[in-house]
Amino acid sequence: MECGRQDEIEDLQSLSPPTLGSIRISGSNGFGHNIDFMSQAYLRNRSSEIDILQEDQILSSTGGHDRPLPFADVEFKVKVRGASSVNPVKAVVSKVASQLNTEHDNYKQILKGISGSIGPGEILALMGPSGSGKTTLLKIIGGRLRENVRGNVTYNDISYNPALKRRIGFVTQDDVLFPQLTVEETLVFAAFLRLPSRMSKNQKYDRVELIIKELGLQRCRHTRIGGPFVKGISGGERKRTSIGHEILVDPSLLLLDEPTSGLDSTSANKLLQILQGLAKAGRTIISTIHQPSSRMFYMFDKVLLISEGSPVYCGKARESMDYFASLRFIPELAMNPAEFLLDLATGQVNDISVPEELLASRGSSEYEKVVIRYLQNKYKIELEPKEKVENHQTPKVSERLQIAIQVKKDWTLTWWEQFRVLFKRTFKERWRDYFDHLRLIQAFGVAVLLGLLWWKSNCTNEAHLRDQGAGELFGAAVMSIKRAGMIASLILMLFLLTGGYYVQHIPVFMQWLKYVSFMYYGFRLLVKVQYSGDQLYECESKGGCRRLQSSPSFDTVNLNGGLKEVWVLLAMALAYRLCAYVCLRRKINMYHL
Ligand SMILES: Nc1ncnc2c1ncn2[C@@H]1O[C@H](COP(=O)(O)OP(=O)(O)OP(=O)(O)O)[C@@H](O)[C@H]1O
Repeated sequence: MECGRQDEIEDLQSLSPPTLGSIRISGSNGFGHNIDFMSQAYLRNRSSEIDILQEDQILSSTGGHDRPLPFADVEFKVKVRGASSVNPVKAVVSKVASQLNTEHDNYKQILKGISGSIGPGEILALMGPSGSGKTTLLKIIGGRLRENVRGNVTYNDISYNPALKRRIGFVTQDDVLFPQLTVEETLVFAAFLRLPSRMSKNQKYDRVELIIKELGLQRCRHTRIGGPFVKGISGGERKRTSIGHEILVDPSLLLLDEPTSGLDSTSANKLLQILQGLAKAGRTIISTIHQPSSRMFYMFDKVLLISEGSPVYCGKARESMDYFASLRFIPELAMNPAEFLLDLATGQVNDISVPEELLASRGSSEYEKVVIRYLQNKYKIELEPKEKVENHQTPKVSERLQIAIQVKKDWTLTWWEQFRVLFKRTFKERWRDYFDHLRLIQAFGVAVLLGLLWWKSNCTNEAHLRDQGAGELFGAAVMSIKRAGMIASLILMLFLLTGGYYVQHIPVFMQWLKYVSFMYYGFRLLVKVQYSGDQLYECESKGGCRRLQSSPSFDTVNLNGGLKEVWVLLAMALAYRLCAYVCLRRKINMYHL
């Protein structure tokens, strides 16, 4: 793939002339977003955009307009292990009870009935203190969390199903990008993987170009993403690249988990402006956010404030202060509205005047809890009924549109095409990683060390022969570092023990292990490379020289040949990767990813 070639990308731009006044935006969304409400300026901005999926035509013919995305009474609980009792008898009883799956099972309620809605073209901010359940709600809305979830989330009157997956973009808190690829390469590879095969190569490059411009990534397009050990783009640019990765396929619903965390206020502000632009194109955007500045706070259309898993406010951001003022919660100092809302959600109302009903419990240890309960109850009385009525009043979506949205599209690329793109991407990434100068120095160091261990290896007597395995052992130890983790280290230990160095005569019931152990074959190959069966040793002894093959050290290894081991190791490299692939596929099917 010719990624990273700026000149080619720029040339390609001229191939798709702007279509001023185009009505639909790249229309891949299944929520059928229209752009009637888009400003002419924005239209001009996106004039070179390409229609991604023909399904839009079906959607437009149904007169499909986007509907608000309502979620009602969302609850989520997780099973928790009961606190271990000091009384051992009680502990055993509770353990047995939980194993029998009786009502003794403990559940922790994370979300306790959250309702709300968000319309196309709007940005909803999920706010609340740490641990209040923002990310959990975001995952539920994005269909990423479905077990132990109650309540309804509907997308154009349809519950979540895997067909909707491609219409939802999810930008996670920790960006999942390849450190060795540049910004442009990241987007180009994503475009080639995720955009439909009927789009030409040029159109895909064109789309990447558009995203780069839209997200202001021109300056860093040729810079590597970077990571802990690789210098790369800034935090804001990284976030924008992640967003670009998601909006390549033009999802109607874009979910972001803490997109501004770790950014300075200017970068955070810029990011929000970009999100506003994306929303104006008809997308629905939901984002969790910790503590936005006042300016950023008012850039959100709606706010859902969560405290201990329950909502305390849901409505327009601009009306939030008035709502709390109507409850007689008024800041005594000039305060950032976001800070004010977070203080309320944590029950810390030191600089806030409170309603008279709460004055009596002021100073008590339970005061914060009392404030939170009060706000939660007020929400139930004042806001929840209105929210539910609004949700019910949303006009129903036509049946044709519902069917069009639910049609599960096949993968846009064939298996082979996907393999080719992934292979190129991995090759590029690995190549740069392995040829990084630090890596080269490390590999050179290890090679020298191993070489020294085996250098001028002496095989004049039996005792010397036993020592030669140290080099192999060292290599094995280095290999296992990356494969850290409990199961991995257990398996490696078994492979090491059955590999032939420590134990030559393995018990019969464990003997099969050596046939799946790459260490077993690796060790044999190294021994064969180092020694020859016809080599002589102990020539000074009474009986005269003996062939190395006759040594008890090599009674389980035939020192001649070695091709078999090479083939087996190659087959293993392939088979283990194949197994990993099968496992991943099973996981994807299991979790309907
Ligand atoms: N699978 C789980 N098992 C146990 N507890 C969980 C699980 N998922 C979430 N929680 C708990 O639910 C609560 C809410 O978590 P969540 O990540 O949604 O919070 P948050 O509001 O996004 O926090 P932050 O702002 O710190 O990211 C936390 O107390 C968390 O420990």
